[in-house]
Amino acid sequence: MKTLKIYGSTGSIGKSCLKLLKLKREDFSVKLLAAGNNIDLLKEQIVEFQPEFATIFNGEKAKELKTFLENLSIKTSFIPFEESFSLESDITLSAIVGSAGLIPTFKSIPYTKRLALANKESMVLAGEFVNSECEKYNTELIPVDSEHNAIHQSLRAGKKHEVKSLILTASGGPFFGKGVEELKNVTVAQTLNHPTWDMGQKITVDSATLMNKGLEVIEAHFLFGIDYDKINVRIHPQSVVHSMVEFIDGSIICQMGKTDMMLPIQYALYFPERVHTEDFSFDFGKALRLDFFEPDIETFKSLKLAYKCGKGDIGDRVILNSANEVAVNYFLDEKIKFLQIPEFIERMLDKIERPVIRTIGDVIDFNERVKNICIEEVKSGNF
Ligand SMILES: NC(=O)C1=CN([C@@H]2O[C@H](COP(=O)(O)OP(=O)(O)OC[C@H]3O[C@@H](n4cnc5c(N)ncnc54)[C@H](OP(=O)(O)O)[C@@H]3O)[C@@H](O)[C@H]2O)C=CC1
Ligand SMILES: CC(=O)[C@@H](O)[C@H](O)COP(=O)(O)O
Ligand SMILES: [Mn+2]
Repeated sequence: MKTLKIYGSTGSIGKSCLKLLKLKREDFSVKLLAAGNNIDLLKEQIVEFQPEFATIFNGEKAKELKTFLENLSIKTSFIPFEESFSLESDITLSAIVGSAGLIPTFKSIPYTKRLALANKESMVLAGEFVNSECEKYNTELIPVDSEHNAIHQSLRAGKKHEVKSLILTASGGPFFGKGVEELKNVTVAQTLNHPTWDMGQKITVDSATLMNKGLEVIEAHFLFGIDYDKINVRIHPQSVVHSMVEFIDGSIICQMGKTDMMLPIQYALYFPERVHTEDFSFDFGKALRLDFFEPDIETFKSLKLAYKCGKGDIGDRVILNSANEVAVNYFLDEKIKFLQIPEFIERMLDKIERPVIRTIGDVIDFNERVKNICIEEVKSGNF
């Protein structure tokens, strides 16, 4: 039985992971459940999964959780959020959304044998530091993000020096094929209507702007050590092929399957074994088309910006990621429009000076500063 810590247990990925654990209860013992704000759901999860420890980021709710656990006749103990990083485990699932995931991800690395990584923003902000920390502590990094998980699986068919390119597939989101005029007044509800995946709000907006694919290009660069010029994106509206590896002999190996995140989570938890937990068979009964198109990076500028920042310095990546995070929140609050998201990121990339970044602490400090500058920019009415 392996021990598992879950950061972001109350989110879309966290819930899929817990659903998976229920299928084979004997395989994992839950060491930690960690949430952000949703204490009601966390309490339900605690009662059902009886983890050794539980925590919540929100300070007020942490007090409530502590009292709740003291009065509960199960073994779960409260642990302050920051102290939970040094709890030892076989596997840590990093599934907090956004840059808030960086500290728990990074600080858990010395204490876990495997990092199952869904929080792509950690790699965008600090891929080089996450990699060197994993190397230092001999921690295995297995991607959960479906494209990177597909590439991890496909790479088992060859060696790194035999790779010609990586092909990341993108659904295209709800606005695939639309032009600037049609995008000007799209609503939040239309943007959250993802055609193929059911996910949290932030990543769903990122899918619609193609920033999700931009963040994934950077994530792929750091996870697999492949140059940006060899990482391509193809719009694949069916979301059946989850990504591909092109080898130097001309062969292309891909991974296909249902659009259900339980599958890549299962792979990341059980690797290198493959197990049967429930019937995830793909339905070949229906007619199957597989289309692949070039992305329109002039209309969906975020993808173009991400390649540029990926090829730039770490400071560029921090601004890209955090300006996007702030802009997405303002879009969800209907304070800015859809097309203003990439405009805002571009403006912040022009405006904010990059400091010298040498340590993970420098990344964390700069990230906080960028967020504050971005929030001020919107509040000041300049945008
Ligand atoms: N959803 C998906 O299918 C996929 C997601 N990913 C990546 O996985 C990550 C999670 O995405 P998703 O599950 O969709 O996101 P959700 O919005 O559904 O869930 C986010 C989780 O993060 C927690 N959280 C938010 N802020 C904080 C904070 N400051 N401190 C601690 N916890 C916090 C939330 O807690 P609470 O709800 O309690 O406030 C929640 O548990 C993202 O990086 C995303 O890009 C990658 C591939 C697919
Ligand atoms: C499931 C997953 O990994 C998401 O990142 C998904 O790929 C998002 O869909 P898009 O392909 O539309 O960005
Ligand atoms: Mn993905």
